Amino acid sequence: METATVVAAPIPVADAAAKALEKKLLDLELPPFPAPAKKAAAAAAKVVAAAPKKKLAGGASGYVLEDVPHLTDYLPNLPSFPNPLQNHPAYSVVKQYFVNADDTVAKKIVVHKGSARGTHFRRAGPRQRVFFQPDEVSAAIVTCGGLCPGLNTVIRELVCGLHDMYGVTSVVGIEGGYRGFYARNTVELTPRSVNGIHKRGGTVLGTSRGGQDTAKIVDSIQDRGINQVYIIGGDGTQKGAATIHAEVQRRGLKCAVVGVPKTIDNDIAVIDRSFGFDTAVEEAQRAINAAHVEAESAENGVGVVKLMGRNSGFIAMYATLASRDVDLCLIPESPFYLDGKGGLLEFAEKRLRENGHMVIVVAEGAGQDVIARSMRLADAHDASGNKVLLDVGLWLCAKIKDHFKKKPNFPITLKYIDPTYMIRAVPSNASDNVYCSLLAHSAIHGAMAGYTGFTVAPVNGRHAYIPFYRITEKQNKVVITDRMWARVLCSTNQPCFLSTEDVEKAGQDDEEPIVPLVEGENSLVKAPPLMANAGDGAALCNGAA
Ligand SMILES: Nc1ncnc2c1ncn2[C@@H]1O[C@H](COP(=O)(O)OP(=O)(O)O)[C@@H](O)[C@H]1O
Ligand SMILES: O=P(O)(O)OC[C@H]1O[C@](O)(COP(=O)(O)O)[C@@H](O)[C@@H]1O
Ligand SMILES: [Mg+2]
Repeated sequence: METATVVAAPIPVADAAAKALEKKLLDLELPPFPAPAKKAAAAAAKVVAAAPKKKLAGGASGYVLEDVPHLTDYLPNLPSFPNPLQNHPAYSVVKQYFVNADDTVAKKIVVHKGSARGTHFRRAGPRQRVFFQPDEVSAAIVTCGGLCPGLNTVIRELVCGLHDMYGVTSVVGIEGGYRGFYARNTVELTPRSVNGIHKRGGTVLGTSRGGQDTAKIVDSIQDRGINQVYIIGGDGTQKGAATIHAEVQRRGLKCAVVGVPKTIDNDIAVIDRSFGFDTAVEEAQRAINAAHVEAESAENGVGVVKLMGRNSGFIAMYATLASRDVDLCLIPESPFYLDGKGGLLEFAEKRLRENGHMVIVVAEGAGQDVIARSMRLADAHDASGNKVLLDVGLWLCAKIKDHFKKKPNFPITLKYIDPTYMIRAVPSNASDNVYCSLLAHSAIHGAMAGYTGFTVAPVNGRHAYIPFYRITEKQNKVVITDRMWARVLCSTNQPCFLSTEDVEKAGQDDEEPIVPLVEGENSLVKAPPLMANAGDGAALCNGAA
């Protein structure tokens, strides 16, 4: 197995942050870096029955590798073989096709002269030695959770990549999500059977929520002799994959468990963006365009578009920025209110008086607290445990109509467009297709090289193997105290609705330390308020790009 090593940085870093990190590593009693083989083997012998531990290794200048498990962690005597890719005519001409054993990818790309080198992940890609022979591999693919453009492209490329790059011919599909492992027969997948599926939306394997029974799933994996499992799904799915991996390891099975992150909401932490997101934003433009045309053509026309985004408003945010026709963008991360000074209804009236029309984009998870309060409804949950959302689109339309009904001299025409399922049921666009294909290849290389218990994804533009716990510990959300949200507020010129307390609360989740800016030079605090009516938090919303 590869041992990660650190190339010592030529930076004489000894600042507080680096020291703190180094102390943290010492406190954790990590193995020296690189870990000596005999210590690793001894540790591996013990791990068989235990739950997988975090694999952290430290290096110079505050460097930390958050490594992923490897089959040899608990099966130390596994044989390895030369990677068959070295004889592949397509790849043999590439100068350095195999990734360097020591390559890692930095989690944080913006650094300062004295900052610690920080967290790194193992770089994805083909290794010189593999731990599976082609005719030994029995792979399974499953898709779980909601639909997302690109699912079929990933399935296709997993099948074709295994076949074309490594000569693997035994690949099955698990139908209908996690429960398909124990409730359904498998379906054989061949390059011929998956040919052309990338041009279709949805997933040819079917998907579901709920039904994650780890013991039954691993029984099925064991009974069927599956030794590579590719699990495509969102945050819930990756949590399920982590428990499957833990059980596989506990039973000492030679089976690589690989997560491929799927989320139309882009709510998976650490990774750059998820596949299908680009397609969804593009598709959302069509709905926003329609809303704009309708609104512009009527007297005091209001177009309301509801977009997906359960807890994270990325689709709404990017669709708004891309469109430039949007007057108001509402996302789950940013609370809003309807009535009174600085409220949504006052803003709508003002915008209609100025422009004669307006477009509102609302993410489905926005304003859930306000709606629940006004309707006094109890929480409901779906089969996976996700909160069932109240329909913010219909609610908002009703509130706007009610408000203007009370103003007989101010008639409005409101059109509501709900393209939620349309934006996720379409096939992936060209850029997502390329993304999905490369992602599938990285997943295959990792499994063939014996890595397991990881999610594969781009981090700062490079594919990396990320341990499950990193992906599942928190959701990716729009940081409303960050520049990107400020850009939206600046482009729509909408009120930010936030009180000082809201901003402080939002800032608590920030990963980046706030560096005070020089007042008078680049300070934004002194800038004039963005909106005359923006209430309490107005001055805090001036962080334009
Ligand atoms: N905390 C969890 N632990 C184990 N399995 C989970 C967990 N949360 C969700 N799952 C399972 O993962 C699958 C998909 O989850 P879901 O939340 O519906 O979609 P997504 O993975 O896209 O977020 C379901 O089968 C669900 O039972
Ligand atoms: O109707 P369904 O299938 O529950 O899907 C709705 C949900 O699916 C999503 O697209 C995201 O689902 P996932 O977590 O499965 O990726 C949300 O935006 C939305 O709330
Ligand atoms: Mg989810």
